[in-house]
Amino acid sequence: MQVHEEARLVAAAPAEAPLLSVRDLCVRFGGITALDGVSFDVQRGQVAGLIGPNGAGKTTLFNCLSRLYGYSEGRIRFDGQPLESVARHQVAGLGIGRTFQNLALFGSMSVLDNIKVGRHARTRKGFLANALRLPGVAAEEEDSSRRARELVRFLGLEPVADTRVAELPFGSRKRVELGRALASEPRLLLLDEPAAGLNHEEVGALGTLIRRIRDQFHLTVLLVEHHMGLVMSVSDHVVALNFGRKIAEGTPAQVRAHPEVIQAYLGTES
Ligand SMILES: Nc1ncnc2c1ncn2[C@@H]1O[C@H](COP(=O)(O)OP(=O)(O)OP(=O)(O)O)[C@@H](O)[C@H]1O
Repeated sequence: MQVHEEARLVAAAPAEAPLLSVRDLCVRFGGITALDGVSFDVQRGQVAGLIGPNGAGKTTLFNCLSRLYGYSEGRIRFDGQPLESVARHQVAGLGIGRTFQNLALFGSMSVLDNIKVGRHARTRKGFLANALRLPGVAAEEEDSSRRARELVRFLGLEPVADTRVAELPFGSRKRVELGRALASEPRLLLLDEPAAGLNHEEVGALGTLIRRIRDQFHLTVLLVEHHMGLVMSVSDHVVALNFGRKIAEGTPAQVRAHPEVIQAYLGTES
């Protein structure tokens, strides 16, 4: 290989491999193609937004990343590791945390206990060790409580730490879910429509919070969101889907101005 060609290849190589790499992903449900050859990368430390009209395939993609859905074609690599080799119950331990479109909290449990549930991916002692109170269990439990309390404070939930989640207003419950996802110490945080159901003020605060989370916990965020104002203000990179295909990606400004994106949203609220 000629020296100048080598130099060109080195210059073209990214400084660091992407944290998440999705290639040619296809998912079919009977006759419906929910994802049709979707490829994109999420770089480390990015807030990446995934947008698209209803039925575009966003949640399906999230479900593939959480291993809730299998895929017929394509591959996903997380930090270089093929996700296909990871069982569903190992996803959180690998470093992928998520929140759900419809909150998945334990209403009768306190805020603190809900957040502590998220720690299980980081605890090493099994059910038997816990039942028998073997050495190390108490220390691990203490560590989980301390970390959960730190998150409660970080999320401004201290005044309601011991309140049952069912008694909280919707916006606070969404924060609890965020806390539970953060408790697993993810390297990639998947947020499924975090702004849904929030009022204008809460959405503004959420944008600031997402960036604070990224900076403070040094993680990468992939966000599915219909609230265009939030996605465009908080994301470094945006991927747009429509009918299961990627129609655009780039900076928020590039995606917002893309003709296919404008066409996809024509007549829908944006
Ligand atoms: N479990 C399933 N079984 C059958 N079809 C499904 C299933 N999940 C999704 N689909 C279909 O796949 C397509 C993509 O749906 P998906 O929920 O991923 O879209 P979305 O972009 O998340 O939409 P929304 O913004 O409304 O949540 C839709 O046509 C949907 O009906």
